[in-house]
Amino acid sequence: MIELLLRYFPHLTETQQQQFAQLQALYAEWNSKINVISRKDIDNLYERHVLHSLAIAKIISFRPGTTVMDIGTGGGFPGVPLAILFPEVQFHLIDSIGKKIKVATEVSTAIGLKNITFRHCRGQEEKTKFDFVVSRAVMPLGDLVKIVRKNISPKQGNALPNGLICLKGGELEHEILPFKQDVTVYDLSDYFTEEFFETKKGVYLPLHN
Ligand SMILES: C[S@@+](CC[C@H](N)C(=O)[O-])C[C@H]1O[C@@H](n2cnc3c(N)ncnc32)[C@H](O)[C@@H]1O
Repeated sequence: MIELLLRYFPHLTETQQQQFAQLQALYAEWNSKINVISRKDIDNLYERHVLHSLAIAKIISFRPGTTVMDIGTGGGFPGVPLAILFPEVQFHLIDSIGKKIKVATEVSTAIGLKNITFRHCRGQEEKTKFDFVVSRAVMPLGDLVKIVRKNISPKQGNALPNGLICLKGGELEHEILPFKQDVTVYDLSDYFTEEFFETKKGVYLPLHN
């Protein structure tokens, strides 16, 4: 299924291809012990979890040296696929459920990722600043903004101003209404042709303290 990733990210190095290829067996094994993705989805890992996570890379290509926090990463999405794709970017993955962050940690150690740290905590407790915060399917945008505004660094270094990038599905209109002046919504079907992405969106909101 690495072919699927190569279709959309044709410049993956040998190392990246090997790291992505190892994810199937690792997640199958860990998911049988600790449920981090729905059991029926394990066969669709590359489309529904890995490629979905990498949609963030279609929105922004993080510059080397950028720092990114993934809040509510669960088993490591979108943080683990992004850390493979951007080896010169530093990722920090947090989740309030310890056994989920254990899966993310074990998978990332097994594939030899060096640009990633983990913390078992709630977003409210994490005080470190980052250039960007990313998340998939964690909480409504308004709640997320309240928690992560404190985590956004004022020092800019990317093509987009620092802020929050979330992966979301379904009806968003209500959720983004309070941020409509600043928010950008990306249709993931503009990047990926698989049916799964028809209703999927990326939401970018620049944030400052
Ligand atoms: C639906 S899961 C999504 C997991 C992962 N992002 C994914 O897409 O597979 C939501 C995750 O957010 C975590 N979470 C919810 N509220 C949180 C908070 N305040 N701080 C940190 N993690 C939180 C939960 O523990 C859970 O693992």
